[in-house]
Amino acid sequence: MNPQLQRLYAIAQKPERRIVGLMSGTSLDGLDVALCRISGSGGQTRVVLEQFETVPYGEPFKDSIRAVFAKKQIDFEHLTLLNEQIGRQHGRWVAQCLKGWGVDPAEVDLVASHGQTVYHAPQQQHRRPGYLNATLQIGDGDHVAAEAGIITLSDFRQRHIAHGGEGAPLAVYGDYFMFSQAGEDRILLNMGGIANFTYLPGSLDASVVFTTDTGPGNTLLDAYARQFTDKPYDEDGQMAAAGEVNGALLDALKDHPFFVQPFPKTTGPEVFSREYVQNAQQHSHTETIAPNDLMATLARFSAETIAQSITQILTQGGIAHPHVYMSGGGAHNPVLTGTIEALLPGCTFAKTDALGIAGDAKEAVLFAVLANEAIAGTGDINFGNRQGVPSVSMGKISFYK
Ligand SMILES: Nc1ncnc2c1ncn2[C@@H]1O[C@H](COP(=O)(O)OP(=O)(O)OP(=O)(O)O)[C@@H](O)[C@H]1O
Ligand SMILES: CC(=O)N[C@H]1[C@@H]2OC[C@@H](O2)[C@@H](O)[C@@H]1O[C@H](C)C(=O)O
Repeated sequence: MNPQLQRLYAIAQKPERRIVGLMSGTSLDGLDVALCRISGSGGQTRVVLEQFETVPYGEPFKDSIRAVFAKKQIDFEHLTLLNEQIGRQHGRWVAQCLKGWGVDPAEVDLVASHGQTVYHAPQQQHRRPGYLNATLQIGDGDHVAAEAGIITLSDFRQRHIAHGGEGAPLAVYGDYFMFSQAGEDRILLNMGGIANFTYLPGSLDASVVFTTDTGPGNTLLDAYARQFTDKPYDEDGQMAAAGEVNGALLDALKDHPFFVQPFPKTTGPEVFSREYVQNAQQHSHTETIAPNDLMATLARFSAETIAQSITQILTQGGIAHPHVYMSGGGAHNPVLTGTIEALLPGCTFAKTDALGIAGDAKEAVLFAVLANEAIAGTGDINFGNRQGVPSVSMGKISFYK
């Protein structure tokens, strides 16, 4: 038998595994690296976050990814080169983080690598006859495994699509295993470039667990912060707080079929781009809006569309007073969080940090949990086969030699 297959077999039988989860999201701010100690599987999954670090992307690396990111037309050679380069770079950063934490790679069982989404194309979005849901993450797992010297699971979204999902949000799987609490209805709200949430019923009934993207989180705010300032984002929402919301522009921004599509649904910066905002400005005759007012309106747009999606689910399910736990970079923006709290007066609010997982690390931890499930799970996760939440494990295996 291949010794690495033998090793994998042994890893699957261990009472607990050390798994490094990696996430590089739509914000392109950096690679989130989470060293997790995970025992059990499924509903018995227990996670201890041992170490966490975000390795920031330098501007040239960001620009290089932006050249192919969420674009219909690209330089195909560049995409091909990036697939190898991102994988290798992510693998090197894993090795570097482990060294910094004083952890021998031989003591780590698995790496769980999301890769970099370069294009997300659910059918509802591309609407091309004859094509189904599709999504593309690059940074091939073989390069991560070779650089880190650790067996790597990657490319988690394809099996989700193969079984009827849109390839996202995958958060529901980790959220259900890690954060379900008997007797407490919970909403796990993540605000990255794109925002999404998971509803976890206090009944623990997996068949009513629910997840969806809601639209933009920070992606538009970041795009205009970069245009107006020399910073990558509107720190603590300072610009937005200094501006006035423009009602006409807000209405134009909210006028898109995505917001009336049934749940669950997913989207990305392919739709919510600077061009999207420019079109809304043209329709609302607000092309000359002041920068702070534009930022205030974009923040309100994210907050309202998040709150409206949550309200819709609460109303449909007769859920009165859920606890909302926030995560992702948007949880650091008081304009976003303050507006959402004001729009959802029946909810109580906290960060996922209160549940033992730092909000900035949550998505990287998710991929560690998905890898754990793929290797050690019993395969009996049952989300009631709801459309968009297939009951499958995910991730492909790369040996390191
Ligand atoms: N102090 C802060 N004030 C305002 N915004 C902040 C702050 N800190 C982080 N952010 C926002 O959070 C973003 C990064 O969030 P995060 O890392 O969760 O996104 P991501 O994982 O790349 O996206 P996604 O979840 O859509 O894939 C930054 O680009 C910025 O917009
Ligand atoms: C295709 C893709 O990369 N989608 C991301 C993105 O970032 C947030 C939101 O859009 C979410 O649907 C997803 O990531 C998280 C980790 C998820 O799958 O749950």
